[in-house]
Amino acid sequence: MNYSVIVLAAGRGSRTNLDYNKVFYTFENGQTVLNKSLSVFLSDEDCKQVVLVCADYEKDYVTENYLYDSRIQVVTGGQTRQDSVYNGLQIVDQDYVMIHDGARPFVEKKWILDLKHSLETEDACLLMVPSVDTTKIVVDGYVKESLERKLVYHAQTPQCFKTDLIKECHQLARNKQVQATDDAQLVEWFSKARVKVVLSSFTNKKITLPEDLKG
Ligand SMILES: Nc1ccn([C@@H]2O[C@H](COP(=O)(O)OP(=O)(O)OP(=O)(O)O)[C@@H](O)[C@H]2O)c(=O)n1
Ligand SMILES: C[C@](O)(CO)[C@H](O)COP(=O)(O)O
Repeated sequence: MNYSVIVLAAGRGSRTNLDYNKVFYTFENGQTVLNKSLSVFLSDEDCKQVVLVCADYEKDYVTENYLYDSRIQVVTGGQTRQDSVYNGLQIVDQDYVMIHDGARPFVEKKWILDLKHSLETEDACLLMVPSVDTTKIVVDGYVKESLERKLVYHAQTPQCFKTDLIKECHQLARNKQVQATDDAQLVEWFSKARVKVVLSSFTNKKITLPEDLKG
């Protein structure tokens, strides 16, 4: 199953408290977070296009350091994650697209295979992991209600879609000026397509806080 991947690197990484974008943080083996996030896709011959979305002020740096595979194309991101995905989608040239946080470097090949397998029968799928904690809705500092734990899952990336479907959902979100915190949510809001869950693990964490960089 051929696909394009959009790898998002246009955030600021402010919550990691580094004085630079966390996707350029270098692990002990010399690879950056972004190198590692890209590598699983670059090692897959079904991945025909890599749309690397970066901030305008980092575009020269990214062009100099990350165009090490002919499939990689650089696109300027936007104000929000959703804007960055929208910009990336404009040049996607395959019928299926995976959308991945550049800040999620621990994604594994086995999950990419599972996602591709799902796309053979589904229009949308994403990696998720069941909650191990009890989660509650909190309003103004007080618990409103508890959620039934076995129904609660954590959304990760990659999130994968038929390209036409996710482009249409992103366009509708832009027209209506609404923001979601992931791409699958836009399919929930603007389409009747079902979003298939592909199980992963908490090891596929997003680098968000300083402690996430400790290994
Ligand atoms: N305008 C934005 C905002 C985020 N992202 C990307 O979306 C992913 C997930 O976002 P998040 O973890 O929130 O990254 P940052 O926005 O960089 O972090 P922070 O909110 O701490 O500043 C990251 O790979 C980030 O680079 C992006 O491409 N464009
Ligand atoms: C898309 C995502 O990684 C799924 O967990 C997450 O929602 C991104 O959120 P952030 O606020 O941009 O970190």
